[in-house]
Amino acid sequence: MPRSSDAVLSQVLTVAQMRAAEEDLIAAGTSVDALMQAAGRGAGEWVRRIAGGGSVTVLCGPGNNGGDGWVIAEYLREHGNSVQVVQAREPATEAARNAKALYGGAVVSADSVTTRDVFVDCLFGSGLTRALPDDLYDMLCGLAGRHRHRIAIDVPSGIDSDSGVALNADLPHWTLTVALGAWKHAHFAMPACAAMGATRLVDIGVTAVPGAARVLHRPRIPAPAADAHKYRRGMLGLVAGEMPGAGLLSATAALRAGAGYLKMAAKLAPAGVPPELVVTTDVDAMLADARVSALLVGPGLGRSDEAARLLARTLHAGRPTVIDADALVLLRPAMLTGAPCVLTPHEGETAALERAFGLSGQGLRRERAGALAEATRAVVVLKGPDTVIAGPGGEMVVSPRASSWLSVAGTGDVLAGTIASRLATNGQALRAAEEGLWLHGEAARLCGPAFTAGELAHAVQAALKECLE
Ligand SMILES: NC(=O)C1=CN([C@@H]2O[C@H](COP(=O)(O)OP(=O)(O)OC[C@H]3O[C@@H](n4cnc5c(N)ncnc54)[C@H](O)[C@@H]3O)[C@@H](O)[C@H]2O)[C@@H](O)CC1
Ligand SMILES: [K+]
Repeated sequence: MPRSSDAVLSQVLTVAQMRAAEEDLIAAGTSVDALMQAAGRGAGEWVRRIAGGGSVTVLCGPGNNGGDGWVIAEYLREHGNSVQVVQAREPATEAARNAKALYGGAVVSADSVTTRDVFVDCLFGSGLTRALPDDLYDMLCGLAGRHRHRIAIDVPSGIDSDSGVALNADLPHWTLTVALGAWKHAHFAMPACAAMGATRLVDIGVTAVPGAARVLHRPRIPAPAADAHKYRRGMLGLVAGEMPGAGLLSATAALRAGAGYLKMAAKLAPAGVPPELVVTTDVDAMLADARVSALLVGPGLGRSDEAARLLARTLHAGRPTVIDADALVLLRPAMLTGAPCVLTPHEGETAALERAFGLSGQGLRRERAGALAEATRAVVVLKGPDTVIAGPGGEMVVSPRASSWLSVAGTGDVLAGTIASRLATNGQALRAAEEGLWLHGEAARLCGPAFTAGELAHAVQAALKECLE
């Protein structure tokens, strides 16, 4: 893989993977000191952009994160900023000691620091394994509170890098978090990601790590071919249940996410069906229609025995299918045929699926999504403020934080419709899940505050426009 490709810079690493990647670079001839210089100077440039000509305080801890801090401080000093270092602990690594020796500026006590412009947290990074002791916690929070802007280097102190769990209560909120070398899971996991402010990545030459997770990015979606035909563009069949109105939101989004033809099978046609949506009462005919390239089942399905039978019939058709909402609660292992499927559970539906598929439900969200994907052989989109996508082959995609205004009724129906539309178009479950999730997040961003699910569904079209090749 070419080193500079987007794929390398979008990988998300565990602490163990990051250490292995650094060891590869060192084995290839780079020194730890050179990596620290590259990381610290790259981060220093971000600090300079925030600080302008302003004053900066850098808090340095004992490990290599502290070492980065000494490099950042020297970089700022060289560039004319008023900079001072608070040394929380003596450097305990050789690289950190070397970085400190190269710093020619002021070192002050935490108590002496008055209000300044920018605080830089280099107390601990990815090496933190336990809660901050009281003296360091007080120092971190006290200093953070006395600065106008707060920048965390690599991982904010007090955060577990692999999980995003806060090891101390009431940690500071950051203006900016600068990841070094590669993204870490904490940058995308709650609660840590909510307090990180903007996030930026400094490239230090890390290469591709096999099996690494990656960040969801804007997909490239082709416009229909010159000779496109409505069926070949993707025909989506929506299986409506006891409350067919819920499926209308999915349909509204699906009509704007690229599929060429939408048909809804419902016992009773709901009110307010847009003229573009074809409604049939003959679900078996729709399921047997060879032109249907994907199905969506779940929104408004209900949880009755009849709904369970309808779900089983739908899955028996063996088409690529998005399974959402009530269908996730009714799903049983015997219903799956091996056709490409996308499951879109939130937390409660995930717990129901774990029970149905004999899983423990233990572990981090991404681990639970991975276990569910393996057990179902489906792509799992585990929804929440930190949505993750897991594929049956061990693929893992984490999503940057989306608008918190998405926490409104009906947005799940919109997501399912968007993914289903992409599945009808490209037939690939993982790709459809990624494209649909990105379009959904971008549609929310475009809507701004306090939108309705219907407005979100309409905005999917504007999001799609940004993806066209
Ligand atoms: N290794 C490398 O090649 C590079 C490392 N980099 C930096 O190095 C960081 C990781 O360095 P380290 O592994 O030294 O980790 P940290 O700098 O996070 O510090 C870990 C050290 O603190 C101790 N420690 C952990 N939790 C503690 C606690 N609660 N109270 C007191 N002491 C505690 C550990 O025993 C360890 O000695 C990254 O976050 C990044 O900032 C970058 O400079 C890029 C290059
Ligand atoms: K830090």
